[in-house]
Amino acid sequence: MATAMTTTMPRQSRSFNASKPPTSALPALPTSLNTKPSINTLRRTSLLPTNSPGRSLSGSFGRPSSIISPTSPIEPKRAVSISTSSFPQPPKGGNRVASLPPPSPSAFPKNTSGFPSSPLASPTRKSNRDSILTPMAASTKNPLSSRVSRDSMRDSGVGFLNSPSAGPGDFPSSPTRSRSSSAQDSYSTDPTTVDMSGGFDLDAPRGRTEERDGGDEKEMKGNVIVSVRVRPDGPEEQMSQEWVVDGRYSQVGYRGKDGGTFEYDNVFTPSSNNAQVYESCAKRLVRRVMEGYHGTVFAYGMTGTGKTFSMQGTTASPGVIPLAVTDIFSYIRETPHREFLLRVSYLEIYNERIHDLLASQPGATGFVPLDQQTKGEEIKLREDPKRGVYATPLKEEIVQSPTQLLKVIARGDLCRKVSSTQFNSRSSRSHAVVQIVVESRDRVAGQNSGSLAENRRGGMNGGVRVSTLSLIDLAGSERAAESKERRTEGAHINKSLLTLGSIIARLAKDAEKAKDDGSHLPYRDSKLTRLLQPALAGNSLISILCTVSVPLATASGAAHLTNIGETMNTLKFAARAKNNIRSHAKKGDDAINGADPASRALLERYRAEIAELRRELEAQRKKDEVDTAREFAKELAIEHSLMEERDQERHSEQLLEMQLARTALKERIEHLNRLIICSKSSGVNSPRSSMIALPAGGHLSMLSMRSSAPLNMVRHSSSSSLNTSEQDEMENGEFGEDGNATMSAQIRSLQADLGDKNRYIATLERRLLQARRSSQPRTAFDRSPHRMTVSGGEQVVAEGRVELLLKEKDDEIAELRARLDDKERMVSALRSAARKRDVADVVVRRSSCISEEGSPVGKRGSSRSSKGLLLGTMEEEVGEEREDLF
Ligand SMILES: Nc1ncnc2c1ncn2[C@@H]1O[C@H](COP(=O)(O)OP(=O)(O)OP(=O)(O)O)[C@@H](O)[C@H]1O
Repeated sequence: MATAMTTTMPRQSRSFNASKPPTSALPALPTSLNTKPSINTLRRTSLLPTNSPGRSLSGSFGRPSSIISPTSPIEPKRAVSISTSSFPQPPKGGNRVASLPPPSPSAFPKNTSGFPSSPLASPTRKSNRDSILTPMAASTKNPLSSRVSRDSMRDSGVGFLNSPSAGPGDFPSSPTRSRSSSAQDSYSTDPTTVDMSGGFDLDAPRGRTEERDGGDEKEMKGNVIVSVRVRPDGPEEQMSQEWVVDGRYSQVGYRGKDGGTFEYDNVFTPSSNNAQVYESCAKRLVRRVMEGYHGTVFAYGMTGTGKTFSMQGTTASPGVIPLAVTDIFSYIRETPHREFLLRVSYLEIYNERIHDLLASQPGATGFVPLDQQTKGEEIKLREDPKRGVYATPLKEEIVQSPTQLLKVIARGDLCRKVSSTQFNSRSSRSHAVVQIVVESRDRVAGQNSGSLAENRRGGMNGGVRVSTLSLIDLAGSERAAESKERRTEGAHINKSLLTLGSIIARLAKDAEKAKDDGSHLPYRDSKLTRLLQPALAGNSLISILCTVSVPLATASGAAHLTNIGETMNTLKFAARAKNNIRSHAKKGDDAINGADPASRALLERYRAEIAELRRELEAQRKKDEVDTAREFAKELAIEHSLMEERDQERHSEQLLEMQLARTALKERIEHLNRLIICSKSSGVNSPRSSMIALPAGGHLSMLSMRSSAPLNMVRHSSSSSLNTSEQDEMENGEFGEDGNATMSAQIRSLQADLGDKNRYIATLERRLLQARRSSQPRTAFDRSPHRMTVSGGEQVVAEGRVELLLKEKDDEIAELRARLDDKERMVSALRSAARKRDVADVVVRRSSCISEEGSPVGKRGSSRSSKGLLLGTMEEEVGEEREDLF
């Protein structure tokens, strides 16, 4: 199976067609041989009661008697090359364990193993386990050891994989602190690595000094978990009786030719489900990765044996990858004092080329036939002292939720090379590597409530911890292929798997040579081993899941032999891996702030970037505030100046109006004063005051022509209002002998009056012009968008006022012009009157001279009468002209 998650297209079980035997070489066998466990053990095993009512004892094929039959003792024909230390003898003592009833969870004290349990371990499960282990620990060969031997568990008759609590298809919900962490139960397989019950229990305190070295060795082995999963290859009843699969003792045995019995950390029977596999193989490792260790889980096995099924699973039974993803986020939820950044990459090694599955374009329909798949950019492997071996350039996606992470992986799955093989209609033709990089650091440095040691380990200096979880679904080995393409693929696959096998085989030897750095091992012979180098070299916790398929009883001939050979090879590979790989995985050092930017963790870089952006934002905000304040002040100033301008304009208008009014008043006063002068000078109190009198000297007593006031008004004006300038004029001889103003004085006065009027009109015109000029920009300004705050009504009123003012001024100017015309007419009338008077005076003077020469008396009388007559005529004329004027 090879497509994403196999959730959409679950496949049916299918039979092997092993008609063609394997052609390529098998991985090298380990050197030492041993036969373990004894058949007696297997016999005992078969008699053990199951914990699950109704389930078969072996839990494997439903017919335990057919598998491990007490009446048909199994005698392995050949010992398998597993060392004694690795696969210790099963406990002696017959069926003492078989008779043990399932223990009560409360019967024993908790956690007597002496190791701190995982913080996420279920108290219930833990208690259950410990309650079983405690009495058995007392019966172990090494009573000093506080650690619990796997034999104890075995004797207890409790095998996790057969636990009734986890039936097929169970899907554990998101793990929580209170959830079962029974995975650790399954890790215990080897009595020599007695701490295996706490596989990956890296924080356990060391034992006594003399035990330390041995303890380290055990710990390194404990960091490697090897499990075998047997897939159903048909109805369980039809399974070959030559095979023994015992989940509780974690054993797989073959009683046929070249057979043997193998023991691992976990053996999953065909009835085991994916949840159980995850719990035992990967759960704890995933947790350790979250704590800062590198972890690698890979599935190894022949094509069609269930590697992809175990890693990806189905909707009903999610595999290691989705369950790990769920656990990762559960851990994050449960660790509020730390912040995390997850990035995921997904690559495949196909025909010794690395492809970035996240950079590739999957087909729209999901499954993409091999020949239609586009190849992404080839990825190269590089080595860095700090990062180890890594692929580049590789797309990494930052993910924030399980759904997002699973979607990214599913997208990559769609791009995987998948095709039909002899044993698998949708066989993965590539090694697929999902890498989840976990970066974490304390949210607030120095505020962890944990112990000092924990704080130190947890990086309380605020640095970033980086760890990687690699989840690898290897391509299945295929011994025979029909098409050339399949053969090419198969050759590459087999070569890389063989390299992997041979490296693992040589690891033990190298480990014996102290301080061997493993640099001479052929890691570079394949991309797969090169990529796995850091893990195989011991920098990572490792969990290897080997999948095998046990043939049916009816199987025979070449297919049967092929299948047996493949299964045995896988079992041997698993055994070697368990024996040889030493992991000295250490929690990654926290990257200290301020490290080389290029090598800094993304979380650190992001944090730095966020801090930088925050600083920029703050600076920008401050600048914005200052700018806004400045802008506001500017606007205020503009507003203010506009208001001032408007006030000034209004003020100047008011001033103008006042000036005009004052000028008009002054004019009026002057005019009235002149009138008063005239009435006084015409002799208001004289008997002739009731008439317009001509002065005795013949001068016309004139009213001031600067007024249009009615004559009677003038006559009743008070003399007290005479102004000083006119008094001066009188005193300076501007007036005639009869006190009347001389004609020339009146003309001068009128001219002065005229000059005043002209100046006044000029002033008015100038003001009018100014008012027009200032009203235009103001109107434009009022209409500008900037001034939209002024309401339309105000604007109309303002415009109306200006119009009114202008009209008033225009009217005033017109009236003044009319008055000016009147004055001019008056002046010309007075001038003509003055001329006539002069003429009359001359005539009168001449006639009086003549009459004085003839008869002085009679002549004087007649001249007087003619003079009076002439004067009367003249006065009449002047009166007429006056009437014309007024
Ligand atoms: N434990 C199991 N229970 C039920 N079905 C299984 C189990 N293991 C495998 N299968 C089924 O067997 C078929 C082949 O499995 P899968 O594709 O996982 O094999 P594989 O090892 O990945 O093969 P390849 O190496 O060719 O990709 C699938 O249809 C899968 O559903």
